[in-house]
Amino acid sequence: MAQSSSKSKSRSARSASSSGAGSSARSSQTSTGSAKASEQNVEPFWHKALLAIPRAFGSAVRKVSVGEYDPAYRRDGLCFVMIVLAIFFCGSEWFRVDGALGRALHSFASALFGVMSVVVPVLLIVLAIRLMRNSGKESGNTSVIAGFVMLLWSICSIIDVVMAADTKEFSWQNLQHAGGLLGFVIGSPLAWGLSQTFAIIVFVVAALFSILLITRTHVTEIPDKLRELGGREPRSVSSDGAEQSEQFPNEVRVGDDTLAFADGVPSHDGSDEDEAPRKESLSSRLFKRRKPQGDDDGKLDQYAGDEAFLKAASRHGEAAETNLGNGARSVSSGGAYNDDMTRSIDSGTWNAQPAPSGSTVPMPSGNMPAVSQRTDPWAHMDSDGETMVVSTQTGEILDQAPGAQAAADQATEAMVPVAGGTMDDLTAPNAQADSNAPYQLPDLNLLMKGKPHAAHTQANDNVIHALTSTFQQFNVDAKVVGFLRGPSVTQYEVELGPGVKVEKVTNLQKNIAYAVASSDVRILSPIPGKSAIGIEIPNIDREIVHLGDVLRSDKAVQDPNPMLAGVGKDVEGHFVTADLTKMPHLLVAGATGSGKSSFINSMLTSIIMRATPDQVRMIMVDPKRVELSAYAGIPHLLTPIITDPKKASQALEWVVKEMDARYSDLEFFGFRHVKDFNEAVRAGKVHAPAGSNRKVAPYPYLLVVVDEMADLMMVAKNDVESSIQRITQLARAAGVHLVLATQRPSVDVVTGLIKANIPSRLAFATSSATDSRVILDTTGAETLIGQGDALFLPMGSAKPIRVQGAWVNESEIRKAVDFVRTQRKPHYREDIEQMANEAEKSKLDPTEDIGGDMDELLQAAELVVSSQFGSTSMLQRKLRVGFAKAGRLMDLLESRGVVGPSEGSKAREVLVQPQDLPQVLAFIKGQSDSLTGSPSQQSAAHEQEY
Ligand SMILES: Nc1ncnc2c1ncn2[C@@H]1O[C@H](COP(=O)(O)OP(=O)(O)OP(=O)(O)O)[C@@H](O)[C@H]1O
Repeated sequence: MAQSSSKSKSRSARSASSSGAGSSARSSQTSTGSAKASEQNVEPFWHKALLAIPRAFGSAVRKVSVGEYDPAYRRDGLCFVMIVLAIFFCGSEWFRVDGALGRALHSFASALFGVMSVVVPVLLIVLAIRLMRNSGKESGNTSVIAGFVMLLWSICSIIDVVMAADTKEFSWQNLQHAGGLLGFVIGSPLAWGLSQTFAIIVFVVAALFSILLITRTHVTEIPDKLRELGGREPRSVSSDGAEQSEQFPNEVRVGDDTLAFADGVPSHDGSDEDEAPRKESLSSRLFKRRKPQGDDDGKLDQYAGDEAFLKAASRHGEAAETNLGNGARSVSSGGAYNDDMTRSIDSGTWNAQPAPSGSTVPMPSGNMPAVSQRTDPWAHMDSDGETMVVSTQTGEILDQAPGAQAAADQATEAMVPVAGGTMDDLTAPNAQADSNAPYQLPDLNLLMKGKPHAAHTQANDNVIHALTSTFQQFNVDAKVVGFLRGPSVTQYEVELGPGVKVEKVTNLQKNIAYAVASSDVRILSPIPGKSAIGIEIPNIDREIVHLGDVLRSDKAVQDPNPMLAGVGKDVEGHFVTADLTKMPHLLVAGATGSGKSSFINSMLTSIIMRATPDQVRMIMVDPKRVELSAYAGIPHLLTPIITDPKKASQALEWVVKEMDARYSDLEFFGFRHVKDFNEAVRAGKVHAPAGSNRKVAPYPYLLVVVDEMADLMMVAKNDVESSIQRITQLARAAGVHLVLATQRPSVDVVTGLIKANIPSRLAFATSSATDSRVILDTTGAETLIGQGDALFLPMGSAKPIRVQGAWVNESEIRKAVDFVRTQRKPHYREDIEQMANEAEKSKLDPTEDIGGDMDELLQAAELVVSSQFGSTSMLQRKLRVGFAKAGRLMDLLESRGVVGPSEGSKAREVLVQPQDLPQVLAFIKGQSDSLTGSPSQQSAAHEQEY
């Protein structure tokens, strides 16, 4: 028994740690919390009053000792009834009380159980206490109850075989003095059919089996249990235990005292006390269950590479599809919906007012308040019709949606243990942050709640009317049969009459755009999975998708994956979340102001809200200096936020090294994915090689976020490209993931090499179809309406899905960041800093490696760039130098990014344009930081290639 309970404890600890202590703690906290909350919300008063005494009794029992207990499954009321019944049966069976009830109870119990009716009170009490102490799926209550019933049945049957099987006729009196009806049902027939002896043997075996059920013991565990009963230690495995080597063929086992944790790698959560594995005994070989070690359910082990049809993004939640009846052709613009979301903007304050039907929205006549960058973007569009007052000086919203912000503020106050400081004091992280204290994830309620999704508004009716009349005007037999309203776009479903060509509708795109007064109309023919044409038209009453709502969605809460990020909502109104580990790398691109930085913020906030620093570490590169500064000092950082592009390229090289180190580990220990490796480390299955000082510890996921790729590519194109290429090709298994953002999706920034290795793309509005093609390999992003409207092509999807990005405002980010910063200080890796400093030193004399060859090198550069021909033999001829010298000059040009790598006997590719020659020469002389002209010139030059 003791072993089984310790085993189950270890099992539950392991499962907790495997999903990440922090996150599972939070998720269980959340689920229990929400279960409790809903229970409290719905439980009527009478119910509570009725259960008050049973619950008090139950908790008293649990105070003494408790087993596997999940409050969501507690059965205190039932257990209390069982105890009351036990007292009744105690009176009737033990004291034979002579009242009518006593006699009735005795007749009932003895008719059913015969002489075994005396154990009924004991049985009821034992079961009641067991059910009080244990509840939930892991409790094993079912097998224990089944065991007791079977044991009672077997004993009743044995008594029946011995005492009543001789009499071949049925008599209640006989049964009451033998094994009762329970014993008679199988006992007597078996004794008559076989013989009394064989019947008894069968029931004894059944009784023994029921004892195994009660003690939750598998047959293979019997020898150890017997040893324990005999006061001896159960046999432990030798260092080369057969089971372990089966499970982890490459495992190297040495004394446990060599186990410590690598520098900079977060410490083990300590919850995985490894259960001593047993050597296979004869019995276990005979009865061996085909099960993986440490897993009782007989299922196969799970590895990170098991998943078929891998998808990086998940869509979930209700989609409110609106179907229009047959009368759809004549939908009136004044439909039955009074939820008028069309706004006119008043000059002074942005008061939301219903616009008169069909009227043009008047432009504000006064000074438009400049809404600050990170305030709610469409805050003035308050769909409740409440007035939003915006300060005309600062653009700040003075009177905000009262419930939402107040709830968020309350959550923060309740959660954040700020020691003597204010929440806004970003510059002073709490000095008392204790790295040993248990890490707590921020409460999801800290993020704002959005308004419920409107499935149908007056604006939709207006569009349906416009579409219907356009079809009528052009004599197209088509009708709008329904629509799906997303947060920023609605997809109208159009069905064609018999014999009508699809082109008749698609050719009308411009007329439709004219009719609905929007240039951003997208036609899908057909809507995937439907025989209908989809017409996507932007909502004039857009909704904000709050990150908090995405992260609080059921699926996101239930998913313990620390690398899950809230993306937004799709056109159908489903929440979209992305598993960054499955991406495995993401390219985010779009024009200025399209919503890239907002997405990066949502992603980073998702990680902060869901992952502990032990689970996810990050490197942030922010050449723009301001975009990611809000995250400075969070404990998830491996290095301070990098703003210098040179240092960033060094950091990427460090990532390559780290990845290689992880790969070597995975290879050595025989794992294909860092997730499997981590699980094995937590389970104590991975040990350092004998005699080595290596320390083995779980690897956190490593997320590298680059907020502007173009700046990096300008400075050290070759280095950055080769690092990114190497990382993206290999990093998935090593738990290293890249998110690269750029506002210049041109081929010189998003090169073919980078693109080929980054399978997931997120395209925000682009300025041209060419840019859209660079990101998505297809057009479409140029028709997006900006401000978070995006096309998302996650790995595993054939077509991009349209999403409205999740929004998290700066105050939410600050609250989340403050919450985590006050708990722990970041532990920066010094080796990253060292590499960056070395790069800095080499930057001091960029011409050091040229030595006395400067003049020849400049001539060589001039020749190669102006002829656009990177041939070594040409240099030999024209400069009259030997082969070795010409080769060296070419290598120097390669190191400066003027020519590409050697391609055997072919001439090298020249990477700069002739018009950039002066810049190239200045760069070689060390007089300039950049090799090429201005970014705009460069991208224009490359766009010609399309
Ligand atoms: N998901 C969103 N929901 C609502 N509004 C958004 C969203 N994303 C962006 N916006 C609005 O668009 C503005 C610009 O967004 P953002 O700063 O993210 O653009 P960007 O593409 O990063 O631009 P830049 O490249 O200039 O930094 C935001 O200030 C906000 O008003």
